[in-house]
Amino acid sequence: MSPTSADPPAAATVTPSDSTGLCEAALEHGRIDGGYLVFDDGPPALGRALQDGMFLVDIPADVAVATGDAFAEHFFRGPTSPPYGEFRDITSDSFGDPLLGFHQRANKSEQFLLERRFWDTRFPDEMTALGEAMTRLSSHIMAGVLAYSGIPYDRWGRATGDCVLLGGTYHLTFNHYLPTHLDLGLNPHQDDGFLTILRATTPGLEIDRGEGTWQTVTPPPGCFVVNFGLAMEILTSATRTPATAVLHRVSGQRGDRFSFAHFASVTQTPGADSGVHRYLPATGALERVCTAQDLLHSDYAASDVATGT
Ligand SMILES: O=C(O)CCC(=O)C(=O)O
Ligand SMILES: [Fe+2]
Repeated sequence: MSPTSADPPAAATVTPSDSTGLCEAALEHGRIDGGYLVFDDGPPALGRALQDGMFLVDIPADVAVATGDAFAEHFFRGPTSPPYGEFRDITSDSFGDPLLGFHQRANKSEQFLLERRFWDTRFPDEMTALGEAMTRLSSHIMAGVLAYSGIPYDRWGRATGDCVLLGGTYHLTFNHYLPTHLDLGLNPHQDDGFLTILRATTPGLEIDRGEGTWQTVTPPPGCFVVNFGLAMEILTSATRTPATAVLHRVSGQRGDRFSFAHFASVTQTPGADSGVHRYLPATGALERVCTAQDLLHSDYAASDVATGT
């Protein structure tokens, strides 16, 4: 999970705040067919997607995306706005985790974040179903990446803290960006997990294409944006097709903007962090690099939810 804005890493060059005039990123476009991640342009398109750190994927029929859109447009409105407005009053206090629940970020955005272990009890059924369908989608995408990266099937569980096997840690996050005079709605950051599946129908998402060049990402309505996080970058870093944990941000908004995302990470329930590993193709070994918590609190992915900055 990497729900929030981090301070820009020192090495990153940020273009002027007014992002009009940026080019639209040309991204690969895949879909799930019979449980497999496929690309019209053939398997090398996945190699390019890994390098880009981001690609588009068709929204599968079992993902009720309209339910997520409705939640994203209502969770912040308060209890007088059923059926989802009451989620504004559900804060981190009731979870024992400062990141979860409703948060406001310095008058520029509002967020609701919920980990999978609470979906059953806190979400209405249709929202739990949405989360589970997105978890299955994340598993299909991750399986495609692991196979393409040459990681043997018998290593998949350990390599991903069971994430590819539906046994990782998953979060759903919902964002409401307010109209603001501020430069950025969400500061440049890398997500910390393996991959993020993002629904964003309003323009505003931008990615770093290297050397200080930012490009806009405006997915067609039938597509999710998938981006790779630090755990995937580390896992694949010694393979022939390393993934990029792409730096991304959201521009300052003139009107309301809504988005939602599903984060897939290694198991990191309290007291059980299965660790982040690097696959070493020469020996077939998995080298333990750090914990998932280390990534969450790294300079690049650090969350500012708790401080509201
Ligand atoms: O709202 C968006 O388009 C991006 C959100 C994001 O990057 C995140 O929640 O990590
Ligand atoms: Fe992100």
